[in-house]
Amino acid sequence: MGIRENKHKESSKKVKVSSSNDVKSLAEKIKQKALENMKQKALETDENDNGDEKDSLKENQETENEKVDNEKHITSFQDLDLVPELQATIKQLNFTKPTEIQAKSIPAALKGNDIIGIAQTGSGKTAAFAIPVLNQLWYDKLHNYCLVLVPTRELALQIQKTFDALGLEMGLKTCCIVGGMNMLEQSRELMKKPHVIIATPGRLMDHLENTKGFNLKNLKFLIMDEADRLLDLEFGPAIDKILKILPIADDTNGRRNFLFSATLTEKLNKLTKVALRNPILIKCNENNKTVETLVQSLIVVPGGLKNTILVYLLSEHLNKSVIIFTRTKSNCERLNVLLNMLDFRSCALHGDLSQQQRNGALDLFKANKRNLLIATDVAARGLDIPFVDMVINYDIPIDSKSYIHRVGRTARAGRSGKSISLVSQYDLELILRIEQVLGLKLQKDEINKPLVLQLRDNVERCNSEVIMEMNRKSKEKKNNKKRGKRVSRDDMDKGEK
Ligand SMILES: Nc1ncnc2c1ncn2[C@@H]1O[C@H](COP(=O)(O)OP(=O)(O)OP(=O)(O)O)[C@@H](O)[C@H]1O
Repeated sequence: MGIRENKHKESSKKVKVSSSNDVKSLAEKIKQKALENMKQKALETDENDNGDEKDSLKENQETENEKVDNEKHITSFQDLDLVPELQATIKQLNFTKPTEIQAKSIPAALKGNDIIGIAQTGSGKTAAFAIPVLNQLWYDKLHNYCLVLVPTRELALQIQKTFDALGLEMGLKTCCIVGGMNMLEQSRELMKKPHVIIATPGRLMDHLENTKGFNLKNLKFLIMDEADRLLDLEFGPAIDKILKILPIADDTNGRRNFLFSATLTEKLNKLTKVALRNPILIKCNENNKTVETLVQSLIVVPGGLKNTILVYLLSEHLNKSVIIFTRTKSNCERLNVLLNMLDFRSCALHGDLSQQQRNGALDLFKANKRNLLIATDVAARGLDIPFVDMVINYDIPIDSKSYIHRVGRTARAGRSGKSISLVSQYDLELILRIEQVLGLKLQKDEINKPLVLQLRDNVERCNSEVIMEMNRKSKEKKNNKKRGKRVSRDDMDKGEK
């Protein structure tokens, strides 16, 4: 019996709970305590990533960036020494000119350098790492040649599509190795000797340990997209095991490494485990900054009006394509049921759904069969859905990085976009922190109070019905669990509450 259970026993002895009101207030206290702990952790993370650590890569950045900047500035993909098959697919994708991160990082990568790339959300980082890999693959023609590690399943599937599109004229074989999908089918795909493997760490580890004949001895490129997220604690054990198995990155023709993100820390202590070789740090904007085409605002939400204000906002932006982020899976599920009850076209995306349900929700949203996607942070990073008009933070994220990635789902590739954050009395400290990291003040939107008050009774009545229905379902689920339903390591998405 662990210490945690004894502590639990002590606390239940101390607090004598006599009435249902006491239960409610105790539950509220526990929730607030958990939120405070998460905020504290987020503040430490922010401080650590934005502190001035002496051994950061800054020195390297000035020299290398100067070197990169002094290069003849690439203004067209024709300026790059790429094989014709790649030039052809770049043209088919209507990539008329390289984005800034591509113009700076591709020449450096073609020269054989390791790359640390920091650029805003929606700025083309995927093609920035895929193009140099595919160009070199054309000459090397090896299987299990490139491994792309990403933190979420949906991002892995999306990056596979980008590689497939760019590699169309090269006979490229890719394989996506993520949790929640059939292990046996994936083993069969791996036996077909793909050139590029896109994977989430947990499931990749499962295959490295259990799939006969699968290894990464040939690996020439390791890519970590959303690298700062992959280097977070939750992924630590799997990432460490994978890095130990990979061929070492030595100065001969060893493994090359590309790390990309919009919020990448430059702290050596986090990056050294990747064994980068004199990486070139390419920063296309100050770290942790959002794009200029994004209009960001907040609404201060009086107690008990958050659901109503959300409904009011969605009514004001009817038929707009909107992603609504929640902090927890239960809020995600509850809002989805509530909004459908109020005749909105929404779907939910979170880690408790099967991978099939998650892919289905994303497909419905991408096909605009649902114009509202309600999601936890499993959808915060990397997802590239070109026409998202607006992002709403129903719950404020507990750290500024999550905020940057969430609002980065709109205003992509130079398009404009809008984000609105619903700020309750508990969130003021978080919002101040986010404004400090962004270096800007979020404008405050006013609401039509009489209209909101008109909506409130109906919204809250529906919400109570939804909560009762969800409580019934969760009791059912608990009974299922008692009958032995096991959740495996890769069934859970990291960082979801
Ligand atoms: N050179 C280009 N010209 C036009 N569009 C491009 C170019 N490069 C990429 N794109 C498009 O820009 C969009 C965003 O690209 P991508 O998803 O790679 O951005 P990102 O920087 O990885 O974003 P995030 O930080 O959110 O992961 C995609 O739709 C992609 O097809």
